[in-house]
Amino acid sequence: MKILKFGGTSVGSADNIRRVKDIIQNQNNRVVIVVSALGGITDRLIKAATLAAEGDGQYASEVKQIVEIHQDSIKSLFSDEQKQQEVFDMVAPEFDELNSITKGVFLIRELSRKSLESISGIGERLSSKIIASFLNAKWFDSRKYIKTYVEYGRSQVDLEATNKLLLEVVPKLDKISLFPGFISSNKKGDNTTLGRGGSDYTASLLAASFDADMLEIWTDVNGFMTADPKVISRAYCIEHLSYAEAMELSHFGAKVIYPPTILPAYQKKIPITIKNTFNPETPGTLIDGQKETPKPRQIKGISSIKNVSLLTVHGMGMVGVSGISMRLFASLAAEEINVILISQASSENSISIVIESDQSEKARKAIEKEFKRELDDRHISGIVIDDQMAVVAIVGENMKHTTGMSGLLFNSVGKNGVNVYAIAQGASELNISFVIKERDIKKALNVIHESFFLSDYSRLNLFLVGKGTVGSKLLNKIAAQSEKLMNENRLKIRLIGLAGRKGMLLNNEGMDASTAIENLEKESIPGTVEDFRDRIIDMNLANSVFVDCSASGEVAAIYQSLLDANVSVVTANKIASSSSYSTYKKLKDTAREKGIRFFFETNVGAGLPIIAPINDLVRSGDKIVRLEAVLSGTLNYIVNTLSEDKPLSEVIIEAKEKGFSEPDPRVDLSGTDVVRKSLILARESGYNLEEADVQVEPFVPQEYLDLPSLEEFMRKVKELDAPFEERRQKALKEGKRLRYGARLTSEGKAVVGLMEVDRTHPFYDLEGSNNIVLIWSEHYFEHPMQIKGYGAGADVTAAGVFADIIKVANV
Ligand SMILES: NC(=O)C1=CN([C@@H]2O[C@H](COP(=O)(O)OP(=O)(O)OC[C@H]3O[C@@H](n4cnc5c(N)ncnc54)[C@H](O)[C@@H]3O)[C@@H](O)[C@H]2O)C=CC1
Ligand SMILES: N[C@@H](CC=O)C(=O)O
Repeated sequence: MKILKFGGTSVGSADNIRRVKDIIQNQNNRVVIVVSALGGITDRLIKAATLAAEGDGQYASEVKQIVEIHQDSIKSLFSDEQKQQEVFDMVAPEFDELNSITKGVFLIRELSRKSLESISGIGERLSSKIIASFLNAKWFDSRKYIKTYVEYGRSQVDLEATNKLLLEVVPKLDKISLFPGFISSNKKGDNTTLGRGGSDYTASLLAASFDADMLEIWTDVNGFMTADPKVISRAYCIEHLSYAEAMELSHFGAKVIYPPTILPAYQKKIPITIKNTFNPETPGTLIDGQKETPKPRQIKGISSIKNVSLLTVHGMGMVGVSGISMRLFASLAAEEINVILISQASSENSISIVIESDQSEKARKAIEKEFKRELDDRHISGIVIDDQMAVVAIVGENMKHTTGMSGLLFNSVGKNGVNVYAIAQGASELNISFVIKERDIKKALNVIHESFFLSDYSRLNLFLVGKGTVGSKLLNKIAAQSEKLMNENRLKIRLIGLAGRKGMLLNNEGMDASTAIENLEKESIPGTVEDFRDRIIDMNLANSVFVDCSASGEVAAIYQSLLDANVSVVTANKIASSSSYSTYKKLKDTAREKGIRFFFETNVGAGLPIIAPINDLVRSGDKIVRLEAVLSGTLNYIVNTLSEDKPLSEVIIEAKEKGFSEPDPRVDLSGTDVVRKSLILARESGYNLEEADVQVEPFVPQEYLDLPSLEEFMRKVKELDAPFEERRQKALKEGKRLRYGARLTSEGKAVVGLMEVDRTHPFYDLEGSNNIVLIWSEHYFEHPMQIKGYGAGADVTAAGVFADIIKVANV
């Protein structure tokens, strides 16, 4: 025999009830059906009762609508008029009772527990009669068999009496029998109910007493999901759970099954299957006591509860005093306050509990009353309530004796800046629960889900500033490479935000990188770069990466607050890392302490790997003693391209057009760009260098750089065409070439300027816009390590930025 329970949505309309009929007709064995009220009816009944008690005449129209909903269902399900009338007559007593009790409540303006239980159970009485007629099932009144008593203000099932009465029903069961869920009665025969969701419990009680082979809970989801699918779009259905796992998951917010349902089925070893009425072919979730082969994942699901408060009682006077916990929990129980989680440090200095938020003030008062003396004597120093909190729990029987579970859990949430306020883990190791701020719930669920279930791919959420030469190329690369990265590296890169000077575009679900610039121009939200930062922090997405492809100091100024908020930073912009040493150090330290990334490989040599090898040398214990380099793609291009026919003023424009120079080429021509790069190289090599430690000779004389505008500079710079050609010719005659070089010495000083090198020098053959870096260290002392190649250009730089982004994901 099978017990099938159909919830409110499954019987929410005539069409849905027809689906139920199809499901029943496909059953081979005897079935016992349990139904909830038609979808939404119980809430409406409670609303009608409450309005009546408040003396609001609207209750009558609520009742009228409830009656009409059922009348419409009857009309829609039964085409035969005579049959229709028969069913109307059958439910008439329920309609009469509903009218008379609500009227009584309205007249005396009082809603007793007894009246409320009677009214709220009418929905199941109505639905069960209608559906039993439609299915030609034998109808049983659950109130006769399921008996309750009151304990701690709640109805409890009298299991012994219920089982005895239900056993007497067994011989009377038909091929198809039907019971209303949720309703019961007490010893005196008064109507009672089993609590919201109680229809599942009815079904489980029947399954246990009838010794059913299977209990099927038919609902509107495919089964237990690995996490709330409204939060985690990639959550998937769990095929198998043990009874204990199902109990834990349903307790912690997965509203698939009413938690008390599991116990009767578990005690009789009756398997439970969760099935979807709207997708009956899917296997659903099987809950039973069988061992799984092959060995399942350690974690089966993640669940969460919102709208809770964390209440902490603390004080030195609690240490070593017995009976404190007993008094605390007794005072809460007396006020019918349900404690969701308990955490106490072994120092006994504080006890933290989680309760529903709407009970927090009641809890405070109860505790203040119970511990008045201790509070007056300052043995208890305070009761602190943190509102807007959430509890997240990971559940799985195979966590037992598996090391590293909490490590992985707290590492993944911690790296994403989610603060954990309290932790609870039972010795059964079935569940690790922890308390966080409610606003962090989405982020926490995402990172945990990714860490435990979907390690088959990682996800990065990108926020890009700058859509110029480098930024636009980067977007092209993201668009072109996304599919490959997903297939080959299991990395999904989602562009969530793009900002330009005038505004920003944001999309929580990610946007198409190939059309993002176009869309930004069409539909940007106005805002500054600080507004963009605030939106990023507010969105609070896991694995967020801020990418800076601007050349702006304003943008560099927001890195610290982003890193503080656990957002990794990847930047082509050199301003932050070449500003004061303390700024640079703080940014690096923050990233390290928070376990996130601050990458800026393209700051020196564009796409060339220079910073990473230097980091490797330093980390492996080597000491860098000297650096010599050509670090400007623009200036190297200029000195290599200058000729009789190509004067300086023309080549400057060419370098800009080719994407080598800074947005303002004077940053290159002044030597500033090389100074910035030298500072970064020196700092990464272990030297605490400030800008004042760099001696710089600008590429063009200072008086030209001091001109008030770029236009004026470009006009005047023509005056330098002849002197530069002269200098080039002179060097050529001596068998030399011009190079703009940088040198760092072991004394921690740097020199940047124009030099002439002969053919024996490693800089001599440096072509086009190439860069070269020579590194002398304790290990590379005779022959320096040499890194050489394209040192500027949009493509190589965008590729370098992209490589840094991928490195953030650690794939
Ligand atoms: N071109 C190259 O070879 C290399 C460039 N870089 C760096 O890449 C960065 C970008 O260079 P390009 O793409 O050539 O510059 P670009 O001028 O073409 O693009 C910069 C973009 O940033 C935007 N922007 C500037 N200030 C902004 C602000 N406050 N808020 C929002 N957006 C802002 C601009 O509107 C522009 O779209 C620079 O920092 C440069 O030093 C680094 C290595 C090599
Ligand atoms: N303007 C820079 C570009 C890279 O940082 C250069 O010319 O090298």
